[in-house]
Amino acid sequence: MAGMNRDARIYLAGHRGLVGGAILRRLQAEGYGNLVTRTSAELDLRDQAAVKAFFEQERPEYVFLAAAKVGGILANSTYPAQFLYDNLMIAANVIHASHKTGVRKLLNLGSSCIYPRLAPQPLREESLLTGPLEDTNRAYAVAKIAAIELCDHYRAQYGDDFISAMPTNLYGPGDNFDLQGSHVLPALMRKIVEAREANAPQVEVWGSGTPLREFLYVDDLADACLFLMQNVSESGPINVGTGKDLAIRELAELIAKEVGYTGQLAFDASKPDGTPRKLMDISHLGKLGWQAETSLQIGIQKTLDWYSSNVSPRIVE
Ligand SMILES: NC(=O)C1=CN([C@@H]2O[C@H](COP(=O)(O)OP(=O)(O)OC[C@H]3O[C@@H](n4cnc5c(N)ncnc54)[C@H](OP(=O)(O)O)[C@@H]3O)[C@@H](O)[C@H]2O)C=CC1
Ligand SMILES: C[C@H]1O[C@H](OP(=O)(O)OP(=O)(O)OC[C@H]2O[C@@H](n3cnc4c(=O)[nH]c(N)nc43)[C@H](O)[C@@H]2O)[C@@H](O)[C@@H](O)C1=O
Repeated sequence: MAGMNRDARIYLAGHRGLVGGAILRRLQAEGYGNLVTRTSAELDLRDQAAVKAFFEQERPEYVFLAAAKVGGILANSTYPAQFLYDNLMIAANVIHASHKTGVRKLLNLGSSCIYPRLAPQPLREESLLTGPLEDTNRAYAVAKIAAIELCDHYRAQYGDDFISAMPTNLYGPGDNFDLQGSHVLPALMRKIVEAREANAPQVEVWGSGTPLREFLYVDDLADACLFLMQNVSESGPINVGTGKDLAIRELAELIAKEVGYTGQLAFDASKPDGTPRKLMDISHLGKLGWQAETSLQIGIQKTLDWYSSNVSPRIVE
């Protein structure tokens, strides 16, 4: 693994999040014992001086950048200034401090929303910066594009081995189940479980139900992150997904089936649909040698098991 042996000093930023939690489980399971973590209360990554001091003191050799201001369509469109500022600052501070302290390799996490709203489907890496972005998450996407550019220019100018993975929509154990702030899959899972328990006749689904989305189980993403850290050194975004998508209505029906809920779906047209489709072209990562393993049905079952047995799942507004 490009030098990342079991003793390597690894900083995992965002270890309490959906993605960071999955990477942490995986690193621990594989015997990586020299891990550095901080909560946002211990180290606010928007604070340049604090980030500089942390890197100078801890001297990580490898960095997984999974800390970010993250949310679903409503949070993104309600708090665009925070999504832009926080994510610009986090990325600039962590990437620059990594450069200054000689980090050997950094993996930056972006998102499929970086691609133009009307780019050809499936979305190829080459479509970056070829057209206007989707309005509901433009601020977040601009910050994520800036982070890719930082990695690429630090590679070009300084020779830093900084790479960028672009996952599709994620879900799994450790997700945020807040009904306003979360993404669609955890939100629908919680609403449908609660509707079954209350014998409610219907469940509210935002928008028209027609937008298409692709979902990757977060443990598969963690596997991809380790694969990329171990095997890949190149500039530009690297798509990570399953290559399959489905309509939001179909997703709601699938969750209802797994939950055992037989009520109606009520579509709320006052809520935004967002981008009509964002299916990833995953051929580049496939050629490099990685593919996802967990089907959506199995992933939903695992997430449902976790959610049902977790007394207080994470709720972040
Ligand atoms: N969820 C998804 O569907 C997708 C996520 N991604 C990307 O994956 C990455 C991780 O996302 P995800 O795990 O879902 O997000 P989460 O919201 O689950 O976790 C993000 C983590 O970032 C940390 N964090 C946030 N702000 C700060 C800050 N100012 N200083 C330090 N730490 C901070 C939080 O730490 P703490 O808990 O200590 O407050 C939190 O645990 C992001 O870059 C995101 O763009 C990409 C595609 C889809
Ligand atoms: C990962 C990705 O995630 C976001 O983009 P998004 O895919 O549009 O986000 P979403 O998961 O919130 O919604 C997907 C679809 O689902 C519909 N929908 C139905 N019912 C609920 C519902 O109850 N909650 C939510 N959140 N959505 C619902 C909703 O109306 C939309 O049509 C950005 O943060 C973006 O920046 C980003 O990176």
